[in-house]
Amino acid sequence: MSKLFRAVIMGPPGSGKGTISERIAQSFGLQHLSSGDFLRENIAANTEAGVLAKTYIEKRLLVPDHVMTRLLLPRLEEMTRHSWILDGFPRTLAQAEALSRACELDVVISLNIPLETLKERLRHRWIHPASGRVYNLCFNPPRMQGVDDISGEPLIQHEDDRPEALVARLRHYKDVAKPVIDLYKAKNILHTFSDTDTDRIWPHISSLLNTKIRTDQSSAQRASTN
Ligand SMILES: Nc1nc2c(ncn2[C@@H]2O[C@H](COP(=O)(O)OP(=O)(O)O)[C@@H](O)[C@H]2O)c(=O)[nH]1
Ligand SMILES: Nc1ccn([C@@H]2O[C@H](COP(=O)(O)OP(=O)(O)O)[C@@H](O)[C@H]2O)c(=O)n1
Repeated sequence: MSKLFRAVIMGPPGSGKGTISERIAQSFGLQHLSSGDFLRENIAANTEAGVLAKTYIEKRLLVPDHVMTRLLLPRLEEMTRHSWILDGFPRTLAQAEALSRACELDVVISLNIPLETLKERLRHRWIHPASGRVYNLCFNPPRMQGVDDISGEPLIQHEDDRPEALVARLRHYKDVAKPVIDLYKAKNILHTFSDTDTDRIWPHISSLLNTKIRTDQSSAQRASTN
């Protein structure tokens, strides 16, 4: 059996985590787990953790570490037989430490995108809340303006995506993410990509994963034949 592959993608809001995770899921067969989508599913289903998480998200706060880890780690345990990419978790050092105790990561992708680009993207971001599908009026517009391609339901914009809210969110991201990035740098698994366009970053991520996944699989095969 080939070795399972574990990846995390980090970056500020609007940096393309969801967009790139979907491409990785399609090209490399990894399961994409978005902590934001998973939180929204729990809120919609009124689970205990969902009800608790909602009180923080409504106040635009980060959900506390113990709630996030209690929610996410069991979900990851259900995926022990799959390769996955995790998007939006860990956000804090405590979450990263809890994740390290649960599994070993192969690659961490960190997206470094200029502020002006983030502002522009989020201004044009439209979301289908039920599925988490994300559109952008310039980059990947829906076939019909304001309407989800698959369900035909209306698209919405997040309050938080307003340019006024972004600077504070970005500052907060940088403060909280810095120790997480330092941890992964020290473990030698951090790969940072800086550009204004997902299409220019993608070939680099794709070739990184091609190398990593192929190398891991051939060493796992060698181990199983020895
Ligand atoms: N113009 C433009 N928009 C992009 C690009 N990459 C992603 N987007 C859009 O930017 C927004 C933010 O991307 P998303 O993947 O949701 O970022 P996340 O918040 O990090 O998960 C979405 O509306 C995407 O469709 C790009 O290269 N150019
Ligand atoms: N690890 C996480 C992930 C999401 N969240 C919360 O869930 C919200 C939505 O997450 P998201 O990943 O879809 O959104 P962004 O803030 O990245 O745009 C965040 O704004 C946080 O309030 C959190 O507290 N901790």
